Amino acid sequence: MFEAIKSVPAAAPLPRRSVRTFLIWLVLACLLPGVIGATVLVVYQYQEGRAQQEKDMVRTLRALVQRVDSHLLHVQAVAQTLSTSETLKRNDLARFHERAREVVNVAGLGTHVILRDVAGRQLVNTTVEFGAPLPEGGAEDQVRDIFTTGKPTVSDVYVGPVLKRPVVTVSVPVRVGGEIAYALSVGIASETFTTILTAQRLPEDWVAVIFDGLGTIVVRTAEKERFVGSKVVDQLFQAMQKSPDGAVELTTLEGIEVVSFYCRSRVTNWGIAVGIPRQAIQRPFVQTLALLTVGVAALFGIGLALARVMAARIAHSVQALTAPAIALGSGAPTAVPQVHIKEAAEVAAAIERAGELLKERARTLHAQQEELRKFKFFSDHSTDVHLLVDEAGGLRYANKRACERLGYDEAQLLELNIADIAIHANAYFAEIFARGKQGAIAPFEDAQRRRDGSTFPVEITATVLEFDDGWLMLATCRDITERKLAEQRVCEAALLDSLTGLPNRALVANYCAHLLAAARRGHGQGALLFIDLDRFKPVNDRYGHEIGDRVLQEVSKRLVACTRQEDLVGRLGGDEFVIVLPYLDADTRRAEVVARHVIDEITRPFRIDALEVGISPSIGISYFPEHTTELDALIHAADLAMYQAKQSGRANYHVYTRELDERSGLATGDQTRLKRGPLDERPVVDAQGGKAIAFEALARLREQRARATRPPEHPSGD
Ligand SMILES: Nc1nc2c(ncn2[C@@H]2O[C@H](COP(=O)(O)OP(=O)(O)OP(=O)(O)O)[C@@H](O)[C@H]2O)c(=O)[nH]1
Repeated sequence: MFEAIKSVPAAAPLPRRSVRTFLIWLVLACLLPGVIGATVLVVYQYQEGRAQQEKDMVRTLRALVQRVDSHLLHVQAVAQTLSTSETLKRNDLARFHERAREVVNVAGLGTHVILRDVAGRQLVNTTVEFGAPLPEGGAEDQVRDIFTTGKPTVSDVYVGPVLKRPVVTVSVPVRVGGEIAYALSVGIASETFTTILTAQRLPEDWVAVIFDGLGTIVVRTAEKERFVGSKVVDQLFQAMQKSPDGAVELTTLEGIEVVSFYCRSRVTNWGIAVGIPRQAIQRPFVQTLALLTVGVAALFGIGLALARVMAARIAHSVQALTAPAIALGSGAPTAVPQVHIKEAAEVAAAIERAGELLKERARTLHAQQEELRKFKFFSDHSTDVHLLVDEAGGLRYANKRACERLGYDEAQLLELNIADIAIHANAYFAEIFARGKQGAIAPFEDAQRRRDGSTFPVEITATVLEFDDGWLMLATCRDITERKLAEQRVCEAALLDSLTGLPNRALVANYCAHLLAAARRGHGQGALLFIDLDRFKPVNDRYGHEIGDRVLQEVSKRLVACTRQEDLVGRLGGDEFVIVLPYLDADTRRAEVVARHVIDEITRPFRIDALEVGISPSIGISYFPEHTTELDALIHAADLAMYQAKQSGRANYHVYTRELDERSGLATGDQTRLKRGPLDERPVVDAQGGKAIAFEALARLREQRARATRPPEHPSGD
């Protein structure tokens, strides 16, 4: 109920997304790994396919190269067979011409046979009739190699002057008598190798080519008329120099971008290459990717549609709780709708429960407010000050009486600390607060300061209680000014004579106790004057008790006038007074001077209204520590001396001597001893009025040479 409402700094708003957005993210999150995985798989398969394709192609090309090699070797074998012909040994060139034609035609391996001498001159050419003029020149290098090395050679492709089409020749030496006599060449039409390629039934858009060791194209599946006899693409030729088989990406002579697989013969150094258009290779990959993309798009579409439907359901379920939640805040009961989502249903149940709790809390709050209202009512109508104080001493509540008593309005009071109003709070508050947490605190007293600076005493009853916002001390402060005054009056009554206002016997005894204690230690000496009025009884009898009282009051004033500041004038009771003179170290005669002065003053007539009353005192003097350092004995001694003064005719003083002890005794009679014996009197004070309404006294018979004894705490005598 005393909570301070603290303002909480607003937190930065969180970025908010709709349920649909979250679900779309979810769909993406689910699809993305699949898409990435599928893409990686497709790429991997593509690369694997490429590698496998390369292997297959190289294997196929090796087989083709072997077939080309075997064809060339077969032609070479035929040429070598012809070279051993008897007709050549006999130099029967006509018969050799005939025989060579038969072999070439029968075997179907070549197109023609040419026989050359060491000068490269053609001696036989089966493409023309024997004896007809023969073409001149050509194949000089080949002939030279034959005659130099004696080894078979394969020529580059060339267009023969007779056949007028691209051919290749396989040449072998012809030995006659151990010497190389001729070079025999068997021509092979390039079409012969075409069948090797076409047998593979390669796709039409592929480009296959067979080329010789110098890179000259022997056969080509596409545009052969245009490119047979030309050099292959440089990239292919260079790749073949590095590796006998493999693949290289290049642009064909007609400008098609292909991946070219190649293989080179280690026997003839011829090569075969098959160029597959890059598009053809990438097509399956692109198709798969396209299929994948379509699939992903379809899945994403389905996912989006599902997300939309689910988001709508969730949003509907959540938004259905908005109105009940707002109603919850306003306190108006609202039915919580049925929802499809389990979690939303739980929130709905929580809202319902919160509603019940709020109702319960409202009831409790109402009850607390009612209690608070009653508390404030009673507190404000209390005669006591009620304060609620926190542990730091801050005032948290003050009732109306507090405002009235302390002179502040409520707002001002609540700005103060307990130390601002409780004078000694700094000394005790923390300790009392801590003690209050452990248990009850006994009522204690302090004084409180008003706004105007004035103070008044209070009795504080405090209880420390634990509230929601910490420990608080409920302090009930009762104004005890009246009680304190009464106590003061009682105290004064106990120490001052009510008629004259002079110190009474108790205060005299208290004062003397200090002086006598100092005297016992050898510090200071003094005197006690015991003053008894002479024949005072007749004054009472003649003028009445009231006049007697006023005479006693006037006597008191004159006694005070006869003394100094440090002297003490007291009334022992009745018409008996004492004057205590301390510090007589340097002037012991002063007691008698004072005694004489007192006699002179008291003897002067007293004017009471129209009356003139004459009276005199008798004074006994005793010295301390000279005579005694015991109070009773000191008074007793002065009393004896005073008695002696009376005996001597009154209006006189007498100093105590030891002989007085011996002269006093029971012989004087009990009546006299009782009369003269010191009375231990105590006033009986009205606690309400603070005035003495009676005296109780202890009377003792004074024994011969005996010391007076102290009265008991509660005398029973009158
Ligand atoms: N007016 C008045 N009289 C008192 C008071 N207390 C005691 N007395 C009276 O004072 C008188 C004291 O008389 P005493 O001392 O016994 O006798 P005295 O008449 O003084 O005679 P001596 O002392 O022998 O000279 C008594 O009559 C008491 O009643 C008092 O407070 N007021």
